[in-house]
Amino acid sequence: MERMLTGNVGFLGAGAIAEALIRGMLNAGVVQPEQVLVSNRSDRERLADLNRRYGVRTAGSKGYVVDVCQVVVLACKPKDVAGLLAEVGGRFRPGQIVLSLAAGIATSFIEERVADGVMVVRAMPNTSCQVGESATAVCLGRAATPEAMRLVTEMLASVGQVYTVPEEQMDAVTGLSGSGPAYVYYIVEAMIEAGEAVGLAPEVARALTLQTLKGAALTLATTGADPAVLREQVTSPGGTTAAGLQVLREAGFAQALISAIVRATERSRELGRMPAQAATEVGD
Ligand SMILES: NC(=O)C1=CN([C@@H]2O[C@H](COP(=O)(O)OP(=O)(O)OC[C@H]3O[C@@H](n4cnc5c(N)ncnc54)[C@H](O)[C@@H]3O)[C@@H](O)[C@H]2O)C=CC1
Ligand SMILES: O=C(O)[C@@H]1CCC=N1
Repeated sequence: MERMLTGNVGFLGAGAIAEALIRGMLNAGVVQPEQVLVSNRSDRERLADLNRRYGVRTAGSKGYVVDVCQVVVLACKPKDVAGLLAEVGGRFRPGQIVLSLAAGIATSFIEERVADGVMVVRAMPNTSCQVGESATAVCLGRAATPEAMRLVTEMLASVGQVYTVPEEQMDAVTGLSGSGPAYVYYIVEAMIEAGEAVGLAPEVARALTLQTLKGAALTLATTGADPAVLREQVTSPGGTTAAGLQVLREAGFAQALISAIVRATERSRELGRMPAQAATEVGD
């Protein structure tokens, strides 16, 4: 199919998720380095570093990024979106696409700060963009056309799987899959620590944990089997797994994970309800 993303893609915000997305899109070949323009609040060294490592262009002026890009990605923290749009929102033109990654920030919040006809698309990827395996959800703002959706999907599908959801579900997506890699890494950290505690060398504990994670994820994906069924296959009656799982049940592990995702979802809602107040709560 003919490529739709022929113009420049600009980033307002050059942090973790901007880098993951840039890296993934470049690896996939959906954009060329010279099509990517990156800006941030003030950290010039960070921009120089991205230029060195990926060959992308950098800009000191955010207004310039808005002026020359077909798609502008909002990749700053939710609390910074209002200030950023107060600065450059007036420079967006009808037909341009704003792709917002900011947790909790509604498309209407952005639409109120740019000209009518600017097409806002909200997405929640995760950092697995960098290896082409993001779980990404998107929803469209009111001016966004099917054409805009196709273009954004071309970008996001190059870095993982894309699912369209109603906007009211974006906070839940954020709590589950936006934050999700962190929960998995947290479990991996604990498994490696445990491996060492039971006598393995650190590098062996790490290698076995990673391969276990990869094998389990691939088994889930390729068999399509219910995770509970796969868990039962591991659990020999009276065996080691049953003993381990019993400890997890007694510790309330599943409930803790559920509570974490519920709380992260709520936090996404909070960030969207009060971007200004969130600034004083979170700090920088
Ligand atoms: N890190 C993640 O896994 C994910 C993050 N997100 C969202 O992406 C956004 C960025 O998150 P991270 O990359 O983790 O944050 P980060 O703290 O690593 O990066 C934030 C970037 O925004 C820049 N920035 C702040 N104010 C600015 C302004 N006024 N103008 C231009 N740039 C400005 C900072 O200089 C920095 O480069 C957040 O809204 C977050 O909700 C979405 C999905 C996943
Ligand atoms: O922690 C955060 O707020 C962002 C949104 C999803 C992942 N990271």
